[in-house]
Amino acid sequence: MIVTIDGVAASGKSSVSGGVARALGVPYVSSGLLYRAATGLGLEAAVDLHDAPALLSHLQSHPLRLEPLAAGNRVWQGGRELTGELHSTRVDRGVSVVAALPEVRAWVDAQLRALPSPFVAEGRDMGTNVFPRAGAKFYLTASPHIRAVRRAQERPEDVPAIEAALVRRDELDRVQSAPAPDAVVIDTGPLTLDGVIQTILAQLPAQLTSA
Ligand SMILES: Nc1ncnc2c1ncn2[C@@H]1O[C@H](COP(=O)(O)OP(=O)(O)OP(=O)(O)O)[C@@H](O)[C@H]1O
Ligand SMILES: Nc1ccn([C@H]2C[C@H](O)[C@@H](COP(=O)(O)O)O2)c(=O)n1
Repeated sequence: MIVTIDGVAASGKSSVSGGVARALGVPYVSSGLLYRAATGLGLEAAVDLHDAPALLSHLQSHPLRLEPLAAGNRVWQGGRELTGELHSTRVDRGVSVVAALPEVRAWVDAQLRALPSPFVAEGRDMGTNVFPRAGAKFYLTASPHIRAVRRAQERPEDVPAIEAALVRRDELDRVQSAPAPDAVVIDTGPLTLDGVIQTILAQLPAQLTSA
């Protein structure tokens, strides 16, 4: 069984997915981490991020491995862990360019669909494109200001700069970020992290929570 949790940037997808996955005793899968890792590798090798054939060829010669754990996803290139480098402002700036390339999207989708279920999958198009037959689908939102205030706890930048970057990334990612028609949309603004997790757990089909 697959549960999808999509949403806009910094809406809480990873934190919420981790909490839901731990409660269910399954891993969660961060699709955004694969897009971030592709971007990080491309930047490191000075590949033009708009050049899909060059980027794909680099990814094929430097294969990435996503390790989907409930405690937090990790991504590896051979024996080197890339995870810690991927939530930087530099990667944030490039990742929407990479995520807009259909060839890279197909590459990510194939890796995700090859993973053994059950799991919680988070991203932008988990419920629409990658796992349209998922057992339960959720979509997280919150105002740009609230998301920026939350993110400012993790990064040295100030709230207005973070908010402007989030709004820009929302716009760049808009095409693949529409909620699935059958997703439950949750405004996380008024809720605590645990409140969001409990809201989702309460709406899961009984066969998922009793497994
Ligand atoms: N409901 C909430 N209440 C308070 N803080 C929250 C809530 N949800 C998430 N957060 C905090 O907001 C920040 C962003 O959350 P998280 O990284 O999980 O979002 P994300 O959607 O996965 O981000 P990104 O799109 O950049 O990968 C984290 O610091 C997280 O702890
Ligand atoms: N399924 C997905 C997951 C992610 N992306 C893009 C959009 C984001 O800007 C970027 C990083 O994701 P995040 O860490 O913010 O979840 O990757 C996408 O297009 N589709």
